[in-house]
Amino acid sequence: MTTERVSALSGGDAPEDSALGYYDDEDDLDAFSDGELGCEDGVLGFSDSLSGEVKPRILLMGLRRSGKSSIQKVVFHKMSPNETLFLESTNKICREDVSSSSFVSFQIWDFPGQIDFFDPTFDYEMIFRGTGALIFVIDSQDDYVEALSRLHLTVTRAYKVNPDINFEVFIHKVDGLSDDHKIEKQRDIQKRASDDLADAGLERIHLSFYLTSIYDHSIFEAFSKVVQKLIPQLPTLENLLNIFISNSGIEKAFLFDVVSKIYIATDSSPVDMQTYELCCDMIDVVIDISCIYGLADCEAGLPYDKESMAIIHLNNTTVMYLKEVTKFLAMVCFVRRDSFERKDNPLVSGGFLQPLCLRTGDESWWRV
Ligand SMILES: Nc1nc2c(ncn2[C@@H]2O[C@H](COP(=O)(O)OP(=O)(O)OP(=O)(O)O)[C@@H](O)[C@H]2O)c(=O)[nH]1
Repeated sequence: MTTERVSALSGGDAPEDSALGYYDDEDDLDAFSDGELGCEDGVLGFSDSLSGEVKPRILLMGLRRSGKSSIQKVVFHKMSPNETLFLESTNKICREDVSSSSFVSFQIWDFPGQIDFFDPTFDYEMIFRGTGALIFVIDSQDDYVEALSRLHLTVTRAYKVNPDINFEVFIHKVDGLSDDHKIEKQRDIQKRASDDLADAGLERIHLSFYLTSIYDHSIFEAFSKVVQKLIPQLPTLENLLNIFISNSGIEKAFLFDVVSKIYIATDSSPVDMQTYELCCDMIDVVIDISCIYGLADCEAGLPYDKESMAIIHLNNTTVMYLKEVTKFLAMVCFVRRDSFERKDNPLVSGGFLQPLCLRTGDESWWRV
């Protein structure tokens, strides 16, 4: 893989990002410099008041040591997986705001392992009422019988309070398993969980399953899918990306949140893990190089901006193209080299100097 260019090319008259209502607060950008997300961490007691809060809530639940806090730290705090070995057990609900863009704006609540639904000070009704997704983490390297009964109890309680919750099951720590073993575990866990629901007459509750590990990109991909389900504009975004690729000779396009490397939308062609990993690597390269070379001496902590873009030629005739869309979003595309070099390709024929603009249904503009 050769990095051709990571450079500053500013764009013509395209409308400003704010048209889509993205956060304009400069402070948010400190996220890049300190490795944090500009989030506000908080520890809640079970009975803390939550009035006035509007962001969708993602709950991380599961038995002790299943990996909940590690997932949150790796995905949203850039903690290296090895460092999670030293995380202390969570003994209160930890709440964190993730507000890197208007599409990726939610709260994550990390629960202590054993929450007691019968504890009168634990107002689970209030918690589930405002929840968009409940992620239940099961340690695949451990015996999961107890985890499955906890999953059943949690899901049935939550469903009673709020049937609109998306139930997401992370079969976690699969890094220790062979491919065959992974599939076998998934099948077994899926079957037992569905049987438990069927026995309780609750077949209508849908559980989605993901094989995850913090030691590879699977945790980012799974989180991407969880987050995408909470984005009301997703069908519009997918549609726009479909139109975009069909008019530009691009094979695959992703819209990424560069801070978390969650992809918030892609066109309707299938996503394979390798493609996703390449996108994450490219974002890392762009941010790393921008940190070193992209800032003037006097500037501090803004390694990603309107001028961020990069082209990487892979050694298999594919070209990767990254371009800033908003302060926190990047378009990452895969295009064949011959299409990329065609004179009429919008990415080439003045595309850098006169950015391609897409008009969205709500009359706002995207500059690509
Ligand atoms: N092999 C492997 N270990 C993991 C993975 N994710 C987390 N771990 C390890 O699992 C252990 C427990 O992780 P935590 O994140 O503290 O688990 P938790 O669910 O938050 O635990 P509580 O706070 O006690 O509820 C740590 O030693 C992590 O390093 C993974 O994907 N693979």
